[in-house]
Amino acid sequence: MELRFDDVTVALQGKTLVDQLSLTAGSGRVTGLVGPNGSGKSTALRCVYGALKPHGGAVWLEDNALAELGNRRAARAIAALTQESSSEFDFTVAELVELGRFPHLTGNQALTAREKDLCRDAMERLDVAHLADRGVLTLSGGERQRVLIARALVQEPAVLVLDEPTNHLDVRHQIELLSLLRTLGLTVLVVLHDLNLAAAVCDRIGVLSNGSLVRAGTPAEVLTAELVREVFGVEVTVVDHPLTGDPQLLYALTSDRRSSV
Ligand SMILES: Nc1ncnc2c1ncn2[C@@H]1O[C@H](COP(=O)(O)OP(=O)(O)OP(=O)(O)O)[C@@H](O)[C@H]1O
Repeated sequence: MELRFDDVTVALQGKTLVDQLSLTAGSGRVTGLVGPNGSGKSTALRCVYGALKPHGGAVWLEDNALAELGNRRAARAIAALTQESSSEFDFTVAELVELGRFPHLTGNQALTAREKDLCRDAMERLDVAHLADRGVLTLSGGERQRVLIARALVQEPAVLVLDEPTNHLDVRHQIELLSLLRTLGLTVLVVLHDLNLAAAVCDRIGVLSNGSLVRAGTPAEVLTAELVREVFGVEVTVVDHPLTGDPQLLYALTSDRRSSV
């Protein structure tokens, strides 16, 4: 399913946080949202998973404006891993993952055998099956993050939005997670700070600055030295990855100790 921001504006306390954003996350594609701190990335995502209503414009899921879809249909179609996603209750990992089925259940309906298999598969894919009986409050940050992604997958959404999903993950789990995102066949909208990971995983990238979209396109079209200088204020050298051809950014520290000794 295609997800589309159509002229979306969010203003809070007299400040425009997202300004006339128009951006499409193609069906079955991975679309990245990058930009400096405070540029409006999380605010834009909040309009997708229903935590915020745009003050202007609309978010569309195919031909349906999200605002008119109804909470239940939206909750079935869209799964979110957000900066607020967590659990204050000490569910076990297996219980928390099973909660991903909640939008599909009516009343106290028990999970079917298929749904239990789905939960087991998701835990295995995210490398948390061995933690099934652990309390989620006892997990490390990276383990908890992977459990929350498993919970999002068992929801069987059409659209998956993720805000900084690689936070807390070691490099192996970062690569595994982003590789997984590419195989799901879902419409994925992901906020990433690491521009090299964004270049590797995204089909298209939108760049936000001060709430406005400054460029959208393929990683090669977007991640140029000029854009990174203009938007992030950082000098980079852009090279092609020798194996994949993806653009990769090489950074140098502004004061390199080694050159001054
Ligand atoms: N409820 C709110 N009321 C007022 N200002 C807010 C509110 N929520 C966010 N902001 C401000 O809106 C701006 C955009 O915030 P947002 O969290 O969307 O940025 P971001 O690009 O996701 O940043 P980061 O990379 O730091 O996570 C920031 O200046 C933030 O302080």
